[in-house]
Amino acid sequence: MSLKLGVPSKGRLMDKTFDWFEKRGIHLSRTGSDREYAGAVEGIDGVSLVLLSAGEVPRELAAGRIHLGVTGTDLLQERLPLWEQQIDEIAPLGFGQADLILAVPRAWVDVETLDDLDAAAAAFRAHHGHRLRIATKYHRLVREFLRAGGVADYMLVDSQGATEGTVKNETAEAVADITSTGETLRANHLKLLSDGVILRSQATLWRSRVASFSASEREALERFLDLVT
Ligand SMILES: Nc1ncnc2c1ncn2[C@@H]1O[C@H](COP(=O)(O)OP(=O)(O)OP(=O)(O)O)[C@@H](O)[C@H]1O
Ligand SMILES: O=P(O)(O)OC[C@H]1O[C@H](OP(=O)(O)OP(=O)(O)O)[C@H](O)[C@@H]1O
Repeated sequence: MSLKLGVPSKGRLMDKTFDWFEKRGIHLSRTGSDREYAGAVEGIDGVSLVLLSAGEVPRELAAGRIHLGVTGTDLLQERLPLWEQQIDEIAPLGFGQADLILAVPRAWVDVETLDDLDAAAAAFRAHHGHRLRIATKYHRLVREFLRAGGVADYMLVDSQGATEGTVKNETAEAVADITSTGETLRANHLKLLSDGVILRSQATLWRSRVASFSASEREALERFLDLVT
């Protein structure tokens, strides 16, 4: 069997991951038709490519179905509560940098910090009869962050995309999402709280601590680590 390397199957994360490995002598490519999720590895023996969603890489690493994988720190920490027990970080890749942040409407001039948000949330509940809604797909990380920050009077609403639009659509009062340039926040009249950075993320190469390695896979891993670290 070969060492299995899981890489995002599309978009900027796939392209930049392919470039990163190319610079280290490992040529990754998609094979077959545009729509077929098949891949090839050249420049190193005994390694095979598994193309999958960035969001599924953590689960596959934790299940030991792939030995190595590339995905963002945000997705890994959100999906795997005790990730350090299951996964080792091999190398940050220097792209896919984005911050998971908490943002509120720019018009909320009295809300600049988590303490302000806590006060606003209590007032919001008293006034509206339901808790302030925060839209996000990062439920676990946001809950942990708000617990540590002493904010209690809120509820999370799930948003799997276009999260910044939920405030305008009146399905949430605040959002917790990834930002890179800040353009999307600005365009949607939202502002970051001054102490509202939940996590700084970037694309990272990870190794499963759970996967079993045959003798030939272990040799392939050594060759792989020589090239990439
Ligand atoms: N604007 C951005 N700039 C840089 N990195 C970003 C940006 N938006 C998202 N990312 C990062 O890209 C990675 C993939 O995010 P994305 O939301 O596309 O994943 P996904 O939706 O789970 O993947 P898929 O669409 O394949 O299911 C995450 O680690 C995220 O932090
Ligand atoms: O700060 P910016 O540079 O504007 O980038 C932030 C946006 O990028 C990501 O969205 P993506 O384009 O991946 O779409 P999605 O929200 O539908 O996942 C993220 O969810 C933000 O919406």
